[in-house]
Amino acid sequence: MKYTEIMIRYGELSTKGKNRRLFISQLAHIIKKSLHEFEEVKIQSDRDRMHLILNGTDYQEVMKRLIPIFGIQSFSPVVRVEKNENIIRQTAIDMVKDVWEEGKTFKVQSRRSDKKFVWDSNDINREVGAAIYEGIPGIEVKMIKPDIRVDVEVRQEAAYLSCLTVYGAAGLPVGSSGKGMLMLSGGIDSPVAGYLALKRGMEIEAVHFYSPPYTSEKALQKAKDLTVKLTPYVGGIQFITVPFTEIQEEIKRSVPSSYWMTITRRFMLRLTDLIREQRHGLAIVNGESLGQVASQTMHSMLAINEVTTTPIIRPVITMDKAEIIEIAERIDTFELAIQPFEDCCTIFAPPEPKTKPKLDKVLHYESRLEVDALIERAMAGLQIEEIKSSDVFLNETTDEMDDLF
Ligand SMILES: Nc1ncnc2c1ncn2[C@@H]1O[C@H](COP(=O)(O)OP(=O)(O)OP(=O)(O)O)[C@@H](O)[C@H]1O
Repeated sequence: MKYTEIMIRYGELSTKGKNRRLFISQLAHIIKKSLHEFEEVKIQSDRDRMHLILNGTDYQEVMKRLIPIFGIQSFSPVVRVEKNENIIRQTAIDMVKDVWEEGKTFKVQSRRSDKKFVWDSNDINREVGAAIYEGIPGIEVKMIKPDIRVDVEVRQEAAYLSCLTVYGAAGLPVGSSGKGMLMLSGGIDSPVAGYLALKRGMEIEAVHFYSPPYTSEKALQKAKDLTVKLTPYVGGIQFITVPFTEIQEEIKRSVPSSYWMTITRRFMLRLTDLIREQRHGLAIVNGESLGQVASQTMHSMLAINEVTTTPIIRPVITMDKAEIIEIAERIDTFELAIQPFEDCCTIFAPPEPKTKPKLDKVLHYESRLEVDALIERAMAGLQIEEIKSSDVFLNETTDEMDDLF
């Protein structure tokens, strides 16, 4: 079938009152970015719908790109034809033939905004329905819950027909809720947290703490590959690598092991907050889940959180591990996340971390460290790169290594 456009129905946008125009233009911006190779496709948006005029581009390729985009409730490939009864009839038959299989039922549902058109909406239903019934032997009509619903809309400029509706990713367009810094480890939880933040319209930048030579290049590549998995929702993501070796060594040297974890996390949070400030973010996102490990008890969170008043968004805080894994599998980050490359926290994990750290002790131990100087040096070593959907990190090096041997 030669579809001429794709019609997009907005998700929650419809209820957002005066922000609506902003949300629609953000959605158009994201769609444009994600379709950048399809130069012929033109975007037209109005209050209720968005139209992607295909100008000959393959509709299936375009539809694949729309599936992960947040802010879309559903979309349909549509054919625009002249307002001629025979052309409308024939187009409807061809379109249904394309998707019909033995046993599938149909119904026609129409709207007519051009009141001068020869058929009113009842006529359209009857005439087009009869044409399909006669044109496709064996097809049955079903008024309630048909398998195929043929939508016919007759407007001033043309008639539009469609018979396929694909559900979109829902949520809000990325960027419409501002920007947050995602603390991204190489684990299961933080990529899921990032995905959920994106779903509610937050643009994210990934911040990763890295402690060479204790953590390998592969741990860093794994974090970057996890970031690649989040790009279909947004396009490119800025990935910020923070050198963390000196801070971890200093903590290990000067602080009793039961407080390593709390103080390490406080440094991570301070640094992420400074990066956020520099890069005009509004919040921090992490993958903490209540009670999962020592750093994720309420007592620990209180002691760690004390370094900032910036909102910390914890999208998976109340989820069980199985629930987080279910999302990780759906967004295809799980297999990668369970690859066994050591993270900086695993390497410096104390034998018995405090689950109820005391703030006065934390402050006392921290006073043994040159906090400001350590932070300043880490900030001076930040590396920032854009991660794109076509990037591959782990496999690429593995292949290069294979070539060497
Ligand atoms: N190396 C790191 N770089 C950036 N953020 C980190 C790093 N390590 C931990 N974090 C942040 O702290 C959160 C808690 O980390 P922790 O390792 O305690 O728990 P986790 O539940 O295993 O998380 P994850 O599965 O995301 O690694 C992570 O979800 C992440 O947001």
